[in-house]
Amino acid sequence: MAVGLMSGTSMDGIDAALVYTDGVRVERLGPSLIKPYSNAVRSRLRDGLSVAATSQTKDISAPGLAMLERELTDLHAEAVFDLLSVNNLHPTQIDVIGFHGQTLTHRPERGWTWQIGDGGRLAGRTGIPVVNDFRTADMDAGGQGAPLVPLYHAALLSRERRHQTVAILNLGGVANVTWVSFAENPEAPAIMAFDTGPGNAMLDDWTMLHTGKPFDEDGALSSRGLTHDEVLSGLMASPFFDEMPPKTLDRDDFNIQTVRGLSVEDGASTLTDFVVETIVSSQSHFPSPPDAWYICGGGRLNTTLMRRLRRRMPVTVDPVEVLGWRGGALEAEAFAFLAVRSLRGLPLSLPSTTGCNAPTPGGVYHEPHTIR
Ligand SMILES: Nc1ncnc2c1ncn2[C@@H]1O[C@H](COP(=O)(O)OP(=O)(O)OP(=O)(O)O)[C@@H](O)[C@H]1O
Ligand SMILES: CC(=O)N[C@H]1[C@@H]2OC[C@@H](O2)[C@@H](O)[C@@H]1O[C@H](C)C(=O)O
Repeated sequence: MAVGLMSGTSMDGIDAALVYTDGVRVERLGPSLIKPYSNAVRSRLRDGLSVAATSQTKDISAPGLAMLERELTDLHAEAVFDLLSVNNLHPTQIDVIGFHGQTLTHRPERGWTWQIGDGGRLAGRTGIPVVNDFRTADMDAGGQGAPLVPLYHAALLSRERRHQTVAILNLGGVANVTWVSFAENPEAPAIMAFDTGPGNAMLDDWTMLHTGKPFDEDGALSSRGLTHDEVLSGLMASPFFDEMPPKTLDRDDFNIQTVRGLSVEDGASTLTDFVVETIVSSQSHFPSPPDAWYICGGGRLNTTLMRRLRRRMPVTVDPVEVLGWRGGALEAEAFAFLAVRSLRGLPLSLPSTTGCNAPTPGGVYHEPHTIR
């Protein structure tokens, strides 16, 4: 049994999930929870991103970062304790924790990606072995270091087989898609993946700036606005969208300066349509069109975004819940699965998911140094 812990680019909190898996098949999903960050923690994480943005290397001695990493790690330990105690579980029942940490900055073009989170400290505090630093080995093998959830998506779909070809879209702070096709070989599906563009991050930043709320709840703000087509076209003119995959983004690669001057509602509407159009445009990179789209991540709860996306897509678009999956816990589940794969030396990424030069194992193991 493995626990996965994810602190995503939205910085809304820690997702924790239990998964029964051998790293190949997903036997069963255990309970999950979300431990939301306070506004103060969120703002310290934001500061951490700003400090890291000016850094040339992973320099944990940069102002405030060591303290932030300790605080973040201890909050993750609390999330583990909460998950275990609510479900009457003992740490000795858990084989491993997959600890993603918080991405401070992601610079694939410079060959580095930086997630903070002290694996040794988390292992010590929980008494459970920890795997962290999932992305470095992939980058060392020439990959983008992301996205890493595709092999988990494929494992879940292998239990499902509702369609021959499927697109799973994660609408987080950044959006990423996994295209999986069983058409050629039902036993070994073809997989490709990439970041499609910014997800909710710009809309979150815009909403926070103008309303003080962390996100556009249910897409209410966007639904009242009008989209400015010239601003949208300007945003879509970024060369990122024509680039061939594999390709990934940093949370702050796009920013809200582009919609400055629009009313709050029109800005929100334009940013929502930007997300929609980036997803529409992502289809041109698929080897063949999917039979259906399934959406996970917090953006699936934005009804305006989902409605507009459905209008623009030639096939069905549904939240992953219709498959019986948990759209809010999927990334945490994925890092539980990947931690088990890491223990077994199995690849976490493929040339077609990250651009690595061969299927690449990864992750760094930390012993708890306590008798279990
Ligand atoms: N009820 C809702 N209405 C609209 N948007 C929502 C709602 N609930 C969550 N969201 C959006 O989902 C975001 C959180 O999504 P999620 O937790 O999947 O992102 P993440 O995991 O942090 O990001 P990433 O996948 O990029 O690492 C929020 O910041 C918000 O934009
Ligand atoms: C560097 C980094 O943290 N990337 C995240 C981010 O959030 C979504 C998208 O960009 C994806 O590429 C990745 O996360 C998921 C968990 C992944 O690796 O699959």
